This record gives sequence, structure tokens and C-alpha cells, in this order.
Amino acid sequence: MASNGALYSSATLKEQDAQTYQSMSGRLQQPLLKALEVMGYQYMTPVQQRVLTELPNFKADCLVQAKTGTGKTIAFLLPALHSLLQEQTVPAGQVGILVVSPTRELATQISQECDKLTSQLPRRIECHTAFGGTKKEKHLKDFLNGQPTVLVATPGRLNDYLSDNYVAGKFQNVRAVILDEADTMLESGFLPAINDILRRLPPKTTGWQGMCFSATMPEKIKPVLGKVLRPGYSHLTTVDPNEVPTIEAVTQFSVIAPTVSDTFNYLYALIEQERQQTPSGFKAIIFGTTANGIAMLHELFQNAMQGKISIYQLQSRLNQNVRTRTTEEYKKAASGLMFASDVIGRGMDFPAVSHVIQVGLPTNGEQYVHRVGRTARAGNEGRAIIMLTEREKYFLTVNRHLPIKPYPVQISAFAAQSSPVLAQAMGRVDDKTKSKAYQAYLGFHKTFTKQLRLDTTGLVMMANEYAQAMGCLEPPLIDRQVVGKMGLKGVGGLNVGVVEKGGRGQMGGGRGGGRGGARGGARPNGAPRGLSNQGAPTVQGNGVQKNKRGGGPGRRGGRTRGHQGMPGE
Ligand SMILES: Nc1ncnc2c1ncn2[C@@H]1O[C@H](COP(=O)(O)OP(=O)(O)OP(=O)(O)O)[C@@H](O)[C@H]1O
Repeated sequence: MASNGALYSSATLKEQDAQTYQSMSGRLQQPLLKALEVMGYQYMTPVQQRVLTELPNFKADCLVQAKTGTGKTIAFLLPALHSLLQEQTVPAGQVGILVVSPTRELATQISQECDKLTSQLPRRIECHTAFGGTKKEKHLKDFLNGQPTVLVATPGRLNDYLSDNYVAGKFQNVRAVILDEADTMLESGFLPAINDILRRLPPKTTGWQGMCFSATMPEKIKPVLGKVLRPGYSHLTTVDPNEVPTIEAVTQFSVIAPTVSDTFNYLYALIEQERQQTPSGFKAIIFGTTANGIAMLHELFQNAMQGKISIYQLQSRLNQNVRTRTTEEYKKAASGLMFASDVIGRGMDFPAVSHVIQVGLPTNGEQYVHRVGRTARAGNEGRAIIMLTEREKYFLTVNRHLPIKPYPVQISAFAAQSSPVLAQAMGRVDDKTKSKAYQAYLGFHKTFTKQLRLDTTGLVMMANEYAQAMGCLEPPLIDRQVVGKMGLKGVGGLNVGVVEKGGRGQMGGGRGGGRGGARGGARPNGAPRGLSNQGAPTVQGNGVQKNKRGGGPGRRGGRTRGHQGMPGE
């Protein structure tokens, strides 16, 4: 939640027969009520009301589902903080409340909300954060020397902390363990890390409270809930199973671009169309499929929009200082285009986002729902548009429960008109950026070949079409080892070579022959530098390598890391 977050208006909540926070006087610690008043929260949102009035007690284990932007953060922080203050049994210096969040930005947001909720206490409660991309030594020193009664952490860094027995000693009195975005935390990408965390925390039999919150709760996570919640836990939901899972106040549309080549022109035309309809306060988040793809779109639109609107980007390849600064800037911005990967797909509360545009396939229906939920928060309205190609349109059929209507305006003519502007803007995008985007595109779509009804040759043809749309005269060079890791060895149409450390490319003679679609031959001016191995949505790596000319294992300057990145990062 934002420090300057969008507030539900009292009128909206009053209309819904909401209970006031004052009515909780005597049941909730007074300094917490005072803080809510200072924050301007007069009425409870429906999920807050259900948690605060229907749980058997504030220490009960619970699974809570409520739509995006309806105030779940306060709904889990309040009971946990109340119990902590009420019981006063957590020794100084020990962690009493542990919140686990999938992304760094969300962890920061939750800790800011916690600080606001504890602002009226006679004695300060420290809320610390722990997440990757920051100087571990400094944070750990603060954590060990301070009194981190509340810790909000991402799974990777938390495991890092817990793997040291001395640091793990700080968690021996934990009273509440909260999984925000619980469904994603308990899915295969994060589950091993969550299992490690639970193994290293005091066992569930010591009595800590488990709380799982999310806007989506797919069936498949039910079997693993028992790791955090004890049998008989309370299940509260404000979402009717027959109801659409997205906020009613978001009008949702789809735009179908005939082919990959049309993507950029269509996106430009769509943004301009929507921007003209929203003369003031056009604040849009454009989600793409990969971090490197987003970096390319960001550069392209910076060139194309020529200062007409502020352009931002947030993706996992940026350093954490830049990510943090951009997050704060975009929270304060009245308008602007934010190009983003899923680092901000869930939980993030940017006030007054008017539009969410998704370009390309979301990984699944849940991801679509969470991204859409970045608009129309706290009782506001918004528009969401998903842009797919003809081939990707199956997503709409698979997810026909989502209320997505065809976009009412024909944008093909405007898209065609925009082509020269886009071509010029694309000409100024760095070759290295395009090369990384191409490789990421291949890696991402490799995981969807079945749904896209493509074999590997067809996949490469599609990626080469994407490269052509980026103005590449030939498919960007991909390192032989990376091709192997992607399972594309010998597939026609790829420009396979050796990428040396520092990025100098050499043709390795490994270009797959046969059908491939794009034009052949090595680039006269050498290959793109610094290919990077980001591909599948949950995998991060760095494919910059240095091999002997001609390939083979050779001298290895930089290892190709295929490590499992955290989803959403
Ligand atoms: N009781 C309240 N009164 C007024 N505004 C509120 C209240 N509770 C929360 N809000 C506002 O609602 C917005 C959304 O809250 P929050 O970020 O907790 O939503 P969420 O349900 O966790 O969303 P997501 O599913 O996207 O994580 C915030 O901007 C916050 O300021």
C-alpha cells in the first residue's frame, strides 16, 4: 500500500453499510484505532470487516480471499499487531510478526503501511525489510542490532537469514506468519523456498498463527495450505464463486493484432487512442512478458513519444536503487506510461492508475487478474486492455469467464499510419536491447509452444518475425550454449554463434539451416553484445560467455547461470 495511497471514499464505504473503525473501540488496541483515524480510514472495507468481526479471535489461522485493491494489507496487519500489543510476550529484539511477500517492491509497501499503523504507539515498533538486490551486510547488521518486531521479507533473502543459526535465533518467538499473495507463494516457483523457510522457523506446533491472503485462490494450492494453516482454519472470502474475479469497476477489452509484426504499431495506436480519451490523468501500466522485452518497449516508446508523456520502466534487470526510486516516483505521478514486468504485477498500490494494458500472453488467468487489479483500486474506476496476436487469442477462450469484450474502436488504420513514426523510433533502439529482447521472447514463448500450436521451427519463425518487427536485418545472434539450454539445438532459422565475454559475437557456423523465416548471413559489423539468457518467465540467467572460436567447451570466462529466479522478480 502506498504512503500516498488511494483512499476508499467514506461515502462509498458508507453506501455499502460498512462499519466504522470507531465501533471497534475496546476490541482493537486504541493506538491502532488512532493511527487508522490519522490515515483517514474511517470505515472498514468489506474484507477488513469480515476479518475483524468474523474470525473466532484475532489469533485464528485464516485463509482470506478478496478482490484486488480492497484493503487486504490492513486486514492482515491489524489482527497480528493487535495480538502482539495485547500479549506483550515477544521478547525485545525478537521477530514477532513475519510477512512473506513475493516481490521487493511489495515488501517495501507493506512495511510502509505497518509503520503508519504503529505510528501512534507510545513506544515505537520497528518494522524491518529483507530482500535481494540490497546490501545484505548493512540490512543484516541493522536487523541484528535493532529490535525487528515485524519483518517483511521476500523468500530468497529470508532463507539467507534463516540459514545462519545465529540469525535464525531471532525468529524463535514468532507469533504470526503471513503469506501475502499466498497462492503464488505456494505455487511451484516459490514452494521450495517456502518449504525451506518453514523448516527453519519454529514448528507449527509452537502455536504461531498462519494467515494466507490473496485475490485469487486456485484449487491447486489447497493441498499445501496445511503447511501454514492448522486444520479447521477460518476461510473468509468476499468473492462469490460465481462472480467474475476482477473488480466490476474495470472495463476490460481485447485487441487482436493480426501478426507479431503488427504488435508495436498496434500498441502505439492503442496508447494514443486511450490517451486522447483521457486528456488529464492518463496513468497507464503496460505489462509485457519478459524483463528484456520491457526494456526494449521502454526504449522504443521513449523515442516514439518524444516527451509527450513521462515514461517509466520497472523490471528485474534494473538495479534495486533504480527500482525503488522509480516506484516512489510513479506512486506520486499524476500521469505517465509505466512499462513493467511482473515485479509490480501483484499487490502494488499506485494511486490513480487509469489504465492497465497487457501486451502478449499472461502466464495464466490469475496473473491477468492481478495485473488488471493495478487499476480501479479503493473504489475507483479503470480500463484494462489486453493485446494479443491471432495466434495468442486462445487465451480469451481458455479464460472465457473473464469479462473481456472486443475493443470497440478499429485501430488498424491508425496503426498503419503510425508505422513510419515507430520505424524511426525503433531505428534508434540499441541493437543490444533488441538482441536481449529477441532471446527473451524465444525463451518465454518456448514454454507456450503447445498452446500456440507451434513446433520449435514455428517458434523460431515467430521470434524471427518479432526480430524483423524490431528492424533487425537478420535474427540476432544467440550463443550456442544458450540455444542448447533452450532445447533449440539444430532448429532452423536461428543465428547461432559464440558470444564472448564482453559481448563480441562471432559466427560459429551453427546457424540452423532450412526453414527459418529470417534472412541469413552474419552482421557485417559484428554481432550484438552481451546476450543475456533471460527467457522463460521464472528463469533468470546470464548467458554472456567466452568460448574458443568454433565452439566447444573451451575457455569459459563466465558461467552460464541457469538458476531459478524468483517468480515475479
Ligand atoms: N479502510 C480503508 N479506508 C479507506 N481506504 C482504504 C482502507 N483500507 C485500504 N484502503 C486503501 O485501499 C487501497 C488498496 O489497499 P491494499 O493495497 O491493501 O489492497 P489489496 O487488497 O491488498 O490489493 P492487492 O490484491 O492488489 O494486493 C490502498 O490505497 C489503501 O489506501
